[in-house]
Amino acid sequence: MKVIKFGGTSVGEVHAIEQICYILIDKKEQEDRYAIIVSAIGGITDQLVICAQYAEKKNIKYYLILDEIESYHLEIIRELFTILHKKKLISRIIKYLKNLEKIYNSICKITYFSKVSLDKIMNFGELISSFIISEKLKASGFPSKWKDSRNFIMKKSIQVNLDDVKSLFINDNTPYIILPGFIAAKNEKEIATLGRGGSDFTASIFSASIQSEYMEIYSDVSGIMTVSPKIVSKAFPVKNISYREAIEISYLGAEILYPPTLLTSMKKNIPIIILNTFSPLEMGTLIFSTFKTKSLITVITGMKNITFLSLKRKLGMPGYFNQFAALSSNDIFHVLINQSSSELCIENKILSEFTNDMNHPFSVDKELCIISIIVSNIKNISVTSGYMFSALGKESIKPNVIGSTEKNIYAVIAKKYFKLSIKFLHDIYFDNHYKKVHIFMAGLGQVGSKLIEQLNKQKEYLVEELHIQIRVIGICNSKKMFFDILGINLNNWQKNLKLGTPMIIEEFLGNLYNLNLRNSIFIDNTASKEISHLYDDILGKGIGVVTCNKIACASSYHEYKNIKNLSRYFKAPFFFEPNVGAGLPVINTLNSLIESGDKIHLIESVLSGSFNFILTQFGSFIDIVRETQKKGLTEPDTRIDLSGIDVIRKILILGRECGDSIELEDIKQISLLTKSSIKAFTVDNFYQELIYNEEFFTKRSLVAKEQRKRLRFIAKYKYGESYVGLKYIEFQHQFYHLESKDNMILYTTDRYSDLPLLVKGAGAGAEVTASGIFTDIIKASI
Ligand SMILES: Nc1ncnc2c1ncn2[C@@H]1O[C@H](COP(=O)(O)OP(=O)(O)O)[C@@H](O)[C@H]1O
Ligand SMILES: N[C@@H](CC(=O)OP(=O)(O)O)C(=O)O
Repeated sequence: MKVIKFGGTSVGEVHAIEQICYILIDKKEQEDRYAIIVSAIGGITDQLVICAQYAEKKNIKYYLILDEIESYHLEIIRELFTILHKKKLISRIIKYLKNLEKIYNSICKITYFSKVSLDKIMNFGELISSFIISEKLKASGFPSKWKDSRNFIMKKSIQVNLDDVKSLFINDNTPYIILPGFIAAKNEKEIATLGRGGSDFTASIFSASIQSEYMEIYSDVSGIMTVSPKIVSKAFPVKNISYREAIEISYLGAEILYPPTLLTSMKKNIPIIILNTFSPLEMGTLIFSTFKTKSLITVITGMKNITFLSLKRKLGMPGYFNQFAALSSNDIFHVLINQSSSELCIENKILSEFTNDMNHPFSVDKELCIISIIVSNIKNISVTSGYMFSALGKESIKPNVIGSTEKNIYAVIAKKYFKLSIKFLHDIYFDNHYKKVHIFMAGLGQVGSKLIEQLNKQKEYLVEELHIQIRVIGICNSKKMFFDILGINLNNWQKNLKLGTPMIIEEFLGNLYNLNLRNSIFIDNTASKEISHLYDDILGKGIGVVTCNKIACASSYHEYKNIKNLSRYFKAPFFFEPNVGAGLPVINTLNSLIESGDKIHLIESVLSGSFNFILTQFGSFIDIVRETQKKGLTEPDTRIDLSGIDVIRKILILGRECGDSIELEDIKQISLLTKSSIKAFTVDNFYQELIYNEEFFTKRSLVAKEQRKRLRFIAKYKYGESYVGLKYIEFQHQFYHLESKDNMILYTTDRYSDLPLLVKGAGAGAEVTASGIFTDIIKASI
């Protein structure tokens, strides 16, 4: 036995009713029994209420509305049925409408309508529509029968006796039973309704009492959407959600489901499927117990037509919370109670019913609305609320009340911002038109600053041409760190960094992990050993790493391999192009050669831009070194360049990229400096020690000049024969002509055997190093 509900949006037009038949024909083959719950034609219940309000005021408009209601239904009947069927049906509908008219006339006479007469009036919508559908099914050959829900659903307070419902299915085995939703009986004489939108509740009562396999709810949307499609046309259906999330969604404004429906189905563990009458083959949304989801949030929702009541304390009166009893006695669901300031949000539709029963003074604000975000996992609450409130802040929207439960985060804001804030939040969380890449950057020295400058300059191009939106979420240097979950303003990041908190790398990474933003990349612009040791942890969390820091790739082969494996295993990009040749495509070229099946025999290179700069200058050695550092061409610690270790690391990395499990010790080195200068404790000491190297350089420069050669610091990789060191280069060699801070790399391979493949260009400097990182960021983002 299955329960299917068709909402008001599915019964409003001839085409929609034909669509219902089409959906049910498809189920005919399944030889099952169906309870089909039908709502009133969309908008009719509202019309019936408005009509009563006019009648109460003796406004004859009620006649006009009644006329409209009548002609709307009759028109549908005329179009749907043959003459034979029409007669019987029209006389039944006219009978209903005559009774309805009588009630309105008496309201008009006594200028008052009670809740009891309102319930009576509202009953007509579902009575008429369900009867029309039932007759249409019969006429289309379905073995169907109309039954009156009021005989089965006894509404004593809000509780419903499920045994009454069971009796229907025990005593009748017609395959298709059509029932009006929303309506019920209080007792043998009095009728009732189940609350606005209550047809869903009818369906869940039926499915719970017979423990149906599942319940299908048909509406005019293809499931529960990420946001109301009336507000954001780009909304899309959520595949599955838990009952708990659906409860929050329905309480907080998405009219797609009536809240008590979900509680009833949840208690009996009955799956609910939300489907589209007009596109029934779409998957829709499955609501069930729990689902594992990766997304941070499920749905964004909001309520515009709410009233914000502030209850004032009255001395000598018991607490104001007992006033809320007036809510339950009126079947009213409050949306939000803010305990500290005794504020309460309820829907406008039900305001008068509630306030009539209040004996506490209160003030009313109708210029507010609620927006909320439904969160799939309680762990995401703090992250998402930070996100949401800074998003509102960015649009200068100040919430009056903010809060969260274990499943949602809400804000009460000025009504005029309703659509804007919902659209804005949806854009942030769900708009995947372009890929959002989230950057967490360590190191804001010369390279870091240049990188930010480049990212800022290129951001529009990236969005327009590559559909990538890069947001820098976190930045840090050795002293401070700063985060902006919506993206740091790259025009004044320095100011923001000053306002940041003291840098603690664990906290920096903690934020990176907890924010759990899709496509996060950690950028290391430092030369820090400590930070390079964190890559395995970061990659192990599936987060990409882009780095110009050579330490990780140049430490033990085991560490290098481990990082590479983690990157592959967790599908987290790990790129380090600037490790060799700054912005030059050195590693990229090498990788492309290998990937395309070429075999590398020899790499000859000049890999130190700083060294090359030093060797191409004239004058005092120390002065040249100082100038080179000032120009930003050396590592922050000059010893690393001049000891040769920087070049050794680079050629080591190239060797490893060739697939060789090479270690630092395997590379022969011809040391340049005296041991004491290499061992100098501080950079200042190092400069003092350099005085003893002055002679070493002058001598070699003179020899080179005499022999018409040039001094170059060479790095060579050949399996088993790798070295770095100073060499005298002849005029014929390409290295001879290398100027200033340029690098040159020659690849001799199977394919490039006579003439090596050459990569040449500026291999040092903040600008080009930053551009190398930039290229890697793009590579990691695509
Ligand atoms: N998050 C949401 N997902 C789906 N529909 C939503 C959402 N928020 C609002 N809606 C609106 O709910 C409407 C369906 O609810 P309702 O009008 O009560 O349907 P029915 O009359 O079929 O019961 C849809 O037309 C849609 O515009
Ligand atoms: N017709 C009722 C009950 C209902 O559930 O309607 P719908 O299924 O169209 O939300 C109402 O408008 O409140």
